[in-house]
Amino acid sequence: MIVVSEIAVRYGATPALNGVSVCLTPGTVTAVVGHNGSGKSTLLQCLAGIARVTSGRIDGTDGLRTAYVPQRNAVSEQLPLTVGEVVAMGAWQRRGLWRRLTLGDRDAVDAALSRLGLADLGARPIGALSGGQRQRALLAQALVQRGDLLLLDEPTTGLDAHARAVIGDVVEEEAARGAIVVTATHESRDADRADQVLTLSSGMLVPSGTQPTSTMTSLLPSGSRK
Ligand SMILES: Nc1ncnc2c1ncn2[C@@H]1O[C@H](COP(=O)(O)OP(=O)(O)OP(=O)(O)O)[C@@H](O)[C@H]1O
Repeated sequence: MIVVSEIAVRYGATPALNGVSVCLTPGTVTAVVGHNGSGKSTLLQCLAGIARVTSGRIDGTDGLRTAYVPQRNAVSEQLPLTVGEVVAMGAWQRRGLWRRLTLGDRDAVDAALSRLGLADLGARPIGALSGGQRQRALLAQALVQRGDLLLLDEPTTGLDAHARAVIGDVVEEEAARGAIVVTATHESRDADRADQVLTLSSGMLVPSGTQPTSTMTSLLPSGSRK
């Protein structure tokens, strides 16, 4: 279990998170919701170890394999790689950069492409995909990582209903195999499918039906998939 205790993050004078505490349990999906600038991406980046916590602590992430999918617009369209190559990069963390992919890795890449409806697009340059297809390719890459912690920043934004449903299913399947899944979202439908919903406002957690607070909220999920 990951335990986030009273973390705060500041970017210079800008507070991005303030006094956020939460427990994240293996086998569950946590949705992080909130307006633009409320701190969702920052929370995911703290969990990924990319953003530095100014105060507070995060316990339970040591030794976890983390797969992080940033927001779509954070990804370069200029990468000179095919979709299959981008998805195969998910195996690097386990395999190392210079080791050849095993047959098992290739199977995992093919399986991830099919799960995300990209089986026919593996040979296409990543820059030649639509935004929604590219987003699914990055999720496929994360699946190949078989992370213990899967962090998805707005994975369904701008996608059509079918793609959203596919991603919702994949997210639940990843939790069902025991991963901790955290997804930042503006989509209430995604939040409805989560075991736990964290609402952020100006960097603070909002317990449902009350004002923003910096105290510990409800932190165990209402339902576990395990
Ligand atoms: N690298 C940065 N440098 C300075 N300020 C930043 C940086 N990243 C985020 N911030 C600020 O921190 C706050 C939280 O931003 P964050 O990106 O975490 O919000 P968000 O909820 O993910 O927003 P969105 O829904 O627009 O993606 C905002 O005030 C933002 O301007």
